[in-house]
Amino acid sequence: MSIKISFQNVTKTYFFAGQNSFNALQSLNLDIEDGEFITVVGPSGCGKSTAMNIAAGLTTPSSGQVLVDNVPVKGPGPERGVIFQQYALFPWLTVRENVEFGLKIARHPKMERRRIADRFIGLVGLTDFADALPKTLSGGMKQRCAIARAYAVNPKILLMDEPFGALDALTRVQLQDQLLATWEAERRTVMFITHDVDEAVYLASRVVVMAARPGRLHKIVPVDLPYPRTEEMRLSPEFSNLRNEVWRSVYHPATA
Ligand SMILES: Nc1ncnc2c1ncn2[C@@H]1O[C@H](COP(=O)(O)OP(=O)(O)OP(=O)(O)O)[C@@H](O)[C@H]1O
Repeated sequence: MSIKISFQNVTKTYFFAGQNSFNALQSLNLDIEDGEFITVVGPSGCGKSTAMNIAAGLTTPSSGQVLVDNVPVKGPGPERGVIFQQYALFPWLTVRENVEFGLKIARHPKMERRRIADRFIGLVGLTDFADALPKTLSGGMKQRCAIARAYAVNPKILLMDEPFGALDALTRVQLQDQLLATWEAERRTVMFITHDVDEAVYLASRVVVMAARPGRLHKIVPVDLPYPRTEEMRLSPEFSNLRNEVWRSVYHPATA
């Protein structure tokens, strides 16, 4: 397996008035393999979003670098799709037009745009709503649309910052399964931030646990459950052990 994303000694320090400074992220070293699904958990303020924003090219590190395919990240790029908690859809465009948007910018011919968009709209279960405007959709449906739009432009990497954070528990579970089904079909590399320990274990092949003050890598927990993940697995003793291990690492880092 080749390394897709490599955090190399990445530090982010914020400076404030006077001479105060704050280490949001300290010396993060992390390699993410091509096609891997990793989740990132940790207490509020431990630098999860900072790390992801640096990989997305939205924030510059104070020192160190992130490599994508061995090339240093200098800014955002089409090979990295970013999905935030707030689904940033264009309100005046339909679901299909939203999903087609990036393809239009990339000058894909009309028929091809439609074919690609309809495929991903189908994968996220929105076929019946392809002509609907975002304001007529529920939060979960909007987020499905945002995922379809991110996938449609074929980014090799998906950076997802608490994408299901605003959703109710049932929708969340459904979207986790849909995301995994799409990931298994496409095998993009995924870095997924969450506060939900169950979600972190259910989705990932490795859970990256971070600690705060300063923000840093605390522990990596491998998840040796096979894919596809199933509802039954959530109830298994193996899942429960992993969840407990991640939970202890997040909330009692001194002892786990
Ligand atoms: N632009 C900024 N200026 C100053 N401090 C910042 C800035 N952005 C983030 N920080 C600080 O850096 C630290 C890490 O923030 P970050 O958003 O990466 O944490 P997080 O782990 O994603 O938190 P949460 O889980 O609450 O979203 C926080 O203490 C935050 O206050």
